[in-house]
This record gives sequence, C-alpha cells and structure tokens, in this order.
Amino acid sequence: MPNAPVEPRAHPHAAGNSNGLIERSWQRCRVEHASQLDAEPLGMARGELHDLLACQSSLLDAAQPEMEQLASLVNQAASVVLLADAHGVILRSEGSAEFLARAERVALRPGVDWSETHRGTNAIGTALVEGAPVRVQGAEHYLRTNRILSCNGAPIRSGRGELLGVLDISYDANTVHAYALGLAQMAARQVGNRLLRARSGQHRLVLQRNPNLLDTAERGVLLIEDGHVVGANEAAIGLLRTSWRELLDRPLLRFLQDWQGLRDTPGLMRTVDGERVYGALHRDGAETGARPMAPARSTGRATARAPAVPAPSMRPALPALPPALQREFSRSVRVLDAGLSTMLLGETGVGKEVYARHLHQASRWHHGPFVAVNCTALPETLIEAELFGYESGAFTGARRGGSRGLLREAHGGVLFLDEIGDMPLGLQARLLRVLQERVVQPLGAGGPVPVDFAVVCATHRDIEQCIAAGSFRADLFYRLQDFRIDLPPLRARDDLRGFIQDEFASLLPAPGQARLAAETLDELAAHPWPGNYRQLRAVLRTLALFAPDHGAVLPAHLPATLRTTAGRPLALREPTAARAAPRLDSLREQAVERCLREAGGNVSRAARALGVHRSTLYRYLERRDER
Ligand SMILES: Nc1ncnc2c1ncn2[C@@H]1O[C@H](COP(=O)(O)OP(=O)(O)OP(=O)(O)O)[C@@H](O)[C@H]1O
Repeated sequence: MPNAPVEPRAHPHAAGNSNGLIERSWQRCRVEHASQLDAEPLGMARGELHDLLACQSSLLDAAQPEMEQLASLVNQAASVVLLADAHGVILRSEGSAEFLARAERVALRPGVDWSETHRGTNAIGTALVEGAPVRVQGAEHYLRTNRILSCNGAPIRSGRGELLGVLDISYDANTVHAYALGLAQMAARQVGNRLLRARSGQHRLVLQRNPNLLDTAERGVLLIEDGHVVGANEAAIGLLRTSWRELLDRPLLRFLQDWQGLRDTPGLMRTVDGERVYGALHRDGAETGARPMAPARSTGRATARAPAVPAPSMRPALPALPPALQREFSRSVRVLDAGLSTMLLGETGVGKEVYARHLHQASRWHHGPFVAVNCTALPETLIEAELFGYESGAFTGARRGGSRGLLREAHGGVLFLDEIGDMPLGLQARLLRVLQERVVQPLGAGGPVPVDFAVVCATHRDIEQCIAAGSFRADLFYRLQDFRIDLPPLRARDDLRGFIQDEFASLLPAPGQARLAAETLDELAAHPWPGNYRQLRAVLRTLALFAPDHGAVLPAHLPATLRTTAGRPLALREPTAARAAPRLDSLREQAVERCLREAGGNVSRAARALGVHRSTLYRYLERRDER
C-alpha cells in the first residue's frame, strides 16, 4: 500500500505553520476524507483541461507575471511554481525541468486535483481549506507517496474575499528554502492586487501605515462606490483590522474617519480606533496600481510597467472559431470597440457564448470583466434585482448590505445577455433605458449610478418573429443589434470531418492513443447534430474515454441515438433542432441527477459514474445553479 498514511509525529508542524494547522489537516484526513483519498491521482483528459483553462483565463492571466518571475528565480533552486484553482486542480506548472520530472512521479502536474479531500494534507489543498498560507514538509504530507515533496502554498483572494486559487512553490523534501513561503505569499498577494485592479470602481483608495510603502505590493487597496466599500485587498483588511464580511458594502466612514478629504497625493487619516494611516484617493479609478513584480515581457526594459492583463497571445486558447465566423470577427471587434452592440443568433450549442468571450478578449474591453447573464434562468423579479442591484431591505429576502447588480459588475467590460429573446417585457423597458442613458437605478436606492460597458447578446429564437408576436420590443431589438452575426450550425461546416478528428484527438488522455475508423467518421460527419458543438463534444468525450488502446473506434461504439439504420441517421427522424435540443439538456440533467442520487450526493463518485472528472461535474453544477 504505497499510499497508506502513517501516524503523524508528535508535533508535525514545521516552521512557517502555527496553530496546529497540520494536525487539524491530518485529523480531517483520518475522519472526513478517509474514504475519498485517491489511491491513484485522477488527471483530466486534455480536452477537459483545455475547457478548464478557458474558464480560468482571468486567473491565469493575472498570475502570469508572477509565475514567470518566480519560475526564473526557483529554476536555479531545483523547484517548481504551481497555480491551482479554487478546487485544488493544478492549472499551470513552471520551473526546473529536473524537478518537474520528479514532480510528475507524484502527479504534481496540470489537470490533477490536489484538494485535501483527494490528496490528503498538502500545501495546495490544505491552504484552500484553511484559507491561509501553509508549508507542508516531507513527512507532514498525509499520503506516503507525497513525502518526497516540500510544498509552500498561499491562497489567492478576490476583492470580495473569495478564494480563487493557490500559488505554490515546491521542491525536494530534503531541501530547505526558508524564504519560499514568504515568496509564495507575496506573489499571491500581487495576483490578488492585479485582479482587483482589473475591476472598476468609482474611487480607489490606497493606504499604508508607512507612507513609503504606498506604492508597493504591501499597500492596502479599497474600491469605493457611493461611499461604500465594494472591494478590498488582503493588506487593506489587515490595516483596518477587519474582515471582508464586515467591510464589504458598508460605508467606509465606519472604518476611516476622514477619507473623503483625501487627494491623490499621500495624506494622513485615522482609523475608527484612532490609528494613523496614510492614504491617497484616486477618483474614477484614475490610479493605475502598484508596480508589478515582473518587468514587462519581451520589451527588455526593466523599468517598464507590465500590462495589468498580459498580452492576448498569452491567454489560454478558447475553442477556435469556425473559419466562416473568423471573417466577421474583426468587424465585430471594431463594433464593440466603438461602444456599439452585437447580437449573436444561432441554434443552441453553436458557440454563441464562446464567440462573445472571444470578442471580449480581442476588444478594448478586455481589461474589464466578462459578465454573462442568462435571461431565461431566473424568475422576473429576481432577474430585476440581479441585474439592477438593490439596497439593503429593498424587498423581502434582499441580502443585508444590498447588491451592486450585474450591470454595475460589468462596468468597464462586456455584458453578455444570453437568451435575450426570453427576457420579460417589463424588464426590456428598463434595460432599454439603461442602454440609452448609461445609468443604473438600483431598487430602493437614491440616485442613478453611471455605467459603461459593451453589450453582446444572444438568442436561439427567431427574434423577428418574437417582435411580430409582441413578446419582444422592436426598439430594444434595434438598440441591441447594431451588428448582427448569424452563427451557422455545426453540420454546415465545410471542414467537419477534419474538425471531428482534431476534436477527438484533443480529448484523448494521451496523444495518438486511438483513432476514429473511416466508417465511424462518415457516420459522425453525416449526423445533423441538433445540439451542435456541445452535443458533439459530449459524444466525442465518451468515445475518447472508452476508446480501445491504440485501436480504432468503430461504428458499433457509437451511442445508439447516433447509429444509422438503413443508411439514415436516426436523429434525422427526430423533431426539428430547436425542439430536440431541450431534450438533450434534460437527458443530461437526468443522468447527473441519477448518478448523484446513486452516489448519495458524493460528487466524486457521481463524476466517476458519469465518466467525467469531478471538477467538470462541479463546474456543471455551479453553472446549473447559476441558471
Ligand atoms: N468552435 C468551437 N469549437 C469547439 N467547441 C466549441 C466551439 N464553439 C463552441 N464549442 C463548445 O460547445 C459548447 C457550447 O458552446 P456555447 O455555450 O458557446 O454555445 P451557445 O450557442 O451559447 O449555447 P446555448 O444557446 O445553449 O447557450 C461549449 O462546451 C463550447 O466549448
């Protein structure tokens, strides 16, 4: 039993950890995780990892400068730098090739889940559980196989305090690098600061006890709107001796007495406890932020500032756009850059959201957020609150402290209104007003709040028919479709055979592990694919999972719904695409529900039964819950 845990030493925590953090983690491993610790670490297929990287592009972008700089530092010290997401799945690894090869032996590589639940006590998983920096040295790892490592993990937090991931520095267990935990912490803070800088706010207040530290990574940063705090970094939480929960959405005057008199040059303030702090107030987000640790990439000028978000070429790739859409793409970027709206039309699963994300990344709005709103998913009253925001107590069930609303969240970025054809009429009128006047009026609040964002919307409905039927306002339609793109269905692709082959290859656990037989490819290419890319990916993922090792996938391996009878694909006899698609969604939903039920709610076991990685299932459930 190579992975069997041994009893911890009497005092297993090393320098750098305190408060019995390692003992607590071992206790959780013994009591709560015992049945879930993986005998063999479970990695993601390449396609799944590709999807995950696309979802995590903001975090990856924000962490890129620190990853690069740390990698060049630790390379000499036979160490690696890792970035993991909030579930503990490693997204990227950089550093010493020699140690990366050793790390591979314990699956310390992208796509592998290092949550404490599955890999026992380790710096990534335990830092996520504890929400604090953690060093786990050699024998402190719960699983025996991992004891060849010494790991130092520091959590990365958003401006609202949520855990976004972990930055980790790992090396051989026999080596001691006392500085590594501090370095990981400093880098994680920088990543958090960069993410905060990408968010817009009316005002940005920087503060420090020592005025000489006001332009360093150690300064506190607060985002302020209408006198209320809407974002804060870890340093600000420390300086104000508070927590995100206490601070967010509260008037800043409760924490800093005289902040309103501040200017953009350093001045003195007092906290409510009477402590002196120095601060500077940058109105309308004018301040550009602390100097990043990394010099600007490839310019060779060490003094130049790195961009807040790395160059688009460094972003993990979204699925490539079909050739027919690439031609229109640069025109639609220009439309968005000019502040006009784009409407995307097409069947379910043709990639409307993917296209919108490409537009966001290529447009001048890419420094700001991409906020997706599914207009069908929420009841009318809730959409209204979610979109426009509300003040505390505006309606029964309203969150204490109120909500900024998604329209204000999208400020400075792209607002993606999915299934706009299903938006209730009452809301259409309010949305139109926002788009015309560029201000949002939160429910139960005083004054209007200015907003600036680009709008991309999408629907699978025949929107002109909706206008004729009176369910969609013509004036909103014209306001939303300054530019219109019809996304063709998958079956219309000229290069469908080649595309299917490439997609299948990308989903295999190892390159060239299997191939599609020519007849199988014929059948797949002849299928009408009513669920388009989404349906094709689901089918290919299953085929890749059960593909015979180094063999060919035959037509007999295709799911029954795809197999032909007398040369005709079964699906051709199905109802129209628009009617068939919801059935596919509900079938998937039913399969997920059944597996979750049979697994007694255990997501890992349900994911195994469904043949997908547990992170994929978690993401599916999160998306489903959001709808
Ligand atoms: N060009 C493409 N190549 C490969 N995969 C793609 C492509 N376009 C979309 N996909 C995949 O298809 C799935 C559905 O894409 P997306 O959500 O953008 O479709 P949609 O048109 O917005 O669907 P819906 O109308 O149901 O919301 C995603 O998993 C996405 O990764």
